[in-house]
Amino acid sequence: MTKKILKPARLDYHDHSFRQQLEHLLTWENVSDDKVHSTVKDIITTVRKRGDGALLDYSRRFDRVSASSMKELTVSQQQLQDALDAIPDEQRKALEIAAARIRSYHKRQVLESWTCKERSGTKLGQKVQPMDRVGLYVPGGQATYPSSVLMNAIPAHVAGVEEIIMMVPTPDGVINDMVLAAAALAGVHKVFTVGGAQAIAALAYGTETVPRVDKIVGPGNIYVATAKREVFGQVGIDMIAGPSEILVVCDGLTDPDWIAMDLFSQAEHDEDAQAILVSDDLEFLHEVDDCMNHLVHELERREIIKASINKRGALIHVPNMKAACDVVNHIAPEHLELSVANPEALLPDIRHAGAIFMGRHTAEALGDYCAGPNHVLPTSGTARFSSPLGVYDFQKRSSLIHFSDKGASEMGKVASVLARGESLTAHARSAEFRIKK
Ligand SMILES: NC(=O)c1ccc[n+]([C@@H]2O[C@H](COP(=O)([O-])OP(=O)(O)OC[C@H]3O[C@@H](n4cnc5c(N)ncnc54)[C@H](O)[C@@H]3O)[C@@H](O)[C@H]2O)c1
Ligand SMILES: N[C@H](CO)Cc1c[nH]c[nH+]1
Ligand SMILES: [Zn+2]
Repeated sequence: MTKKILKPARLDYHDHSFRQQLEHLLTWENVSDDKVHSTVKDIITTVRKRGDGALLDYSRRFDRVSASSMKELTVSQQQLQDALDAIPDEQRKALEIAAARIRSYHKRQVLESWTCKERSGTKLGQKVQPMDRVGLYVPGGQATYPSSVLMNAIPAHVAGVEEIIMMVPTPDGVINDMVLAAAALAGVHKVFTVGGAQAIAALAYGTETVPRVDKIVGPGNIYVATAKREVFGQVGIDMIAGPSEILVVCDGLTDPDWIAMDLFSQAEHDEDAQAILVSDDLEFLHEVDDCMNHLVHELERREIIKASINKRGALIHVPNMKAACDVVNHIAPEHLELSVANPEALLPDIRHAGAIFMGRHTAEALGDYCAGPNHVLPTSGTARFSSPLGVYDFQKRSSLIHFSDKGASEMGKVASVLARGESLTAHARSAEFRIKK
């Protein structure tokens, strides 16, 4: 009998304090406490003041990288290409297949400019353009993420962004070849091996070496997420993509080992990651609990899984699938697996989820790498108002307005009345000048 080291919370939909218990389980925001805020604020202020010098100091302190100049934290195009040539064929092929699928999915997202003409000859429209320069954050503290390079860079490339700058930490100075190879494949223009809040500050404000960008995208830990929130306004950001989450809804008929491993697939990312199973079959919840406690011993990252499951994991019993959907919508998870016989039937009731994985064979892990849709997704309930990272995040829109003399005369009268109603006389007179006598 192996030792039971995982103790996910047990919740019951009918319990009178169910909502309270659920809220307690979901409070990652509380982890983003005042201490993290003040650390991040300090880092941002210091990077603004001291530029490259601060990046070198923080890399030494947080990532144990002792570089004496930014040149050592800059990866050349040649190094990217060398890494692509150096990785084993099997890895290169897998990266190429994933990249092709991600590119083909994202090409469907491109927003096009449009114009329309009114009877007066007035033309209205929307001009869609790519951003000039964007910053991609690729996490690298506890794991390396070549897949995140593809997920961030390919949509930017498809949008037509002119300059794509990537920041990635290299703890202990260890550079992952697959990360660099992915950057080469995805067409990243500049790579700096800097991570954390200091990387976000450098992208937002620029340093002697790191150019200031227009928008920062990509996931990261609590320091990265807090820094992105802090610099928003100075630059655009995509969303707050924090610790990974998975919510599985299962009817009790999927192999419990599969479900246990699906939960682990996200729990292994981070001690703050969240894995939750919802089922209307109480016996099945017990079975998955047993499988988890059995399988966890086989995994290298069992300590991270243990922390994540014991702190934030849960097995939730619901009376039926309607209640399961209610729980899903309340949580608004990053990833939702509908491990049921007929996932299509549940879809109309699902309102909030970053990505929805349908059917027993659709492991969330496939979406992390090669299904095609983006794996940078809103976390912490922000799927209520945010969407997956996409080409649209790298495009911006300008309105086009071209009045004919007839149209200007007609609308001048309307504008004049509204402007005078606001007591803005210059507005009114500007419009009235165009009214035909
Ligand atoms: N939502 C998504 O799409 C997605 C995708 C991949 C990964 N993730 C998540 O991204 C996160 C990656 O986190 P990570 O830690 O592995 O890498 P990371 O790159 O986000 O963070 C590493 C950096 O954190 C900084 N840091 C660490 N401890 C610090 C401290 N005490 N004070 C100040 N700064 C400190 C360091 O500068 C370090 O470079 C995980 O939570 C993972 O679940 C999310
Ligand atoms: N599950 C992560 C997003 O939350 C993405 C990822 C990258 N590699 C493996 N998983
Ligand atoms: Zn993952």
